[in-house]
Amino acid sequence: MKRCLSILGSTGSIGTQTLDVVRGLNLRVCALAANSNIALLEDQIREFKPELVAVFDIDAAKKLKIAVADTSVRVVGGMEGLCEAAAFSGADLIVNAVVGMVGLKPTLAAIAAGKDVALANKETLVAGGSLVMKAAKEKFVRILPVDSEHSAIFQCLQGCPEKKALKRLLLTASGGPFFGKTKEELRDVTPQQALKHPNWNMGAKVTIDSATMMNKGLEIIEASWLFDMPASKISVVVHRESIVHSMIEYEDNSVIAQLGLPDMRIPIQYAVTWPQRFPSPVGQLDLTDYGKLTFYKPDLETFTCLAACRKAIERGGLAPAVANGANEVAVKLFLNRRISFLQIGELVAQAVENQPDVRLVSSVDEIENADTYAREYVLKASGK
Ligand SMILES: NC(=O)C1=CN([C@@H]2O[C@H](COP(=O)(O)OP(=O)(O)OC[C@H]3O[C@@H](n4cnc5c(N)ncnc54)[C@H](OP(=O)(O)O)[C@@H]3O)[C@@H](O)[C@H]2O)C=CC1
Ligand SMILES: CC(=O)[C@@H](O)[C@H](O)COP(=O)(O)O
Ligand SMILES: [Mn+2]
Repeated sequence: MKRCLSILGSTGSIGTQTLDVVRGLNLRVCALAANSNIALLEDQIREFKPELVAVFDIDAAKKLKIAVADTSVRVVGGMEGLCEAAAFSGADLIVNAVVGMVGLKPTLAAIAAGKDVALANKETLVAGGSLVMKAAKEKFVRILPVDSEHSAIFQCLQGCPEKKALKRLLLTASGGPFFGKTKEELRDVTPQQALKHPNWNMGAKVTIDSATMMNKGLEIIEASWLFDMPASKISVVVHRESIVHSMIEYEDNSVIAQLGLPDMRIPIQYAVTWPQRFPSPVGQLDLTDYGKLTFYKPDLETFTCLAACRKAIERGGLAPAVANGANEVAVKLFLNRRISFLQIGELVAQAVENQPDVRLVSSVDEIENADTYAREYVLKASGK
């Protein structure tokens, strides 16, 4: 019997590429979920015939129910519906590709149901890493990384017999569209300019995160939870071509890297089929097409989000949830042209600096409260 997937965020960049992988491997889809794009969900229902579809937006869920009344699919709505799709009994694997920390509760629901999770939704680990990793351990559930850097490290680690021989993780960063620019040059950049990623075609939020390098800050925190490494042992190296997806360094200074074309269908497929590998639709990497690969130190003075995320993980507790919540709302404000590009980093840093100091995280409510604090802080501090 072919494996059956439940795909949360099926209408997005990762979600649609996951469905491409499903087509290629001839897998089954038993549940889908999205926020409100019911036109695309309807197409997906007709093609993949899932048993359950969750739509976060309740009104959109009602409309979809009517539109697909001629099929046997069951349509559910809201966070409850999302969690039902995440815990769907017929699913062998849950792919969490929603954007934002709204993915936390569904991730915990999947784990509680004993389902392995292929995780693209990095905000889940940033905001709730301690709860997620603890729950996964207790339930013997695997969190399989989809994020390209984390998949690269996961792939490099397949041959690592001894964790204690591991010295450092090296996350590569493209540097985004504004690599080499000064703060002065970034003062008036527009969302349109920030949305032009040099190598990857992704959703708007993660693309802006790449431009501010908040993405790399979030990924340090994500890697720290996934691989149980302190942030002090996770370095960032700017690699403009996005061919080396990340590296690990051993005690003897030997470095292992994973390379490939910048196409998310490789890490998605690996998470879905691990520990097996199959042919993929992604082209072969020919290094002679590139000639040279370049590596630089990140500019921490200009891209202030990186330092803010390091500070947040050093503080621990709820600080990463605050950094994430502040960033989520700041990115929305920037995309709506209500704050400037540089304000994103300033507001994230201020929210982390001014947060109430909570060191231990024991519940989802605490994380949600920290998230709410961060969102309100940003709205107030930016006068919106
Ligand atoms: N795109 C990429 O290449 C990469 C993405 N990631 C991470 O993967 C995640 C998804 O990114 P990406 O695919 O680019 O994002 P997109 O914006 O392209 O897609 C987001 C998806 O999440 C759904 N969604 C949003 N809010 C909700 C909600 N409240 N309830 C249910 N579904 C919701 C959207 O539904 P709708 O369409 O209805 O709004 C859509 O399906 C992010 O965490 C990102 O950081 C990581 C590495 C690479
Ligand atoms: C494809 C992927 O994993 C993204 O997270 C990507 O890494 C973004 O590029 P940056 O390296 O510019 O943040
Ligand atoms: Mn990434």
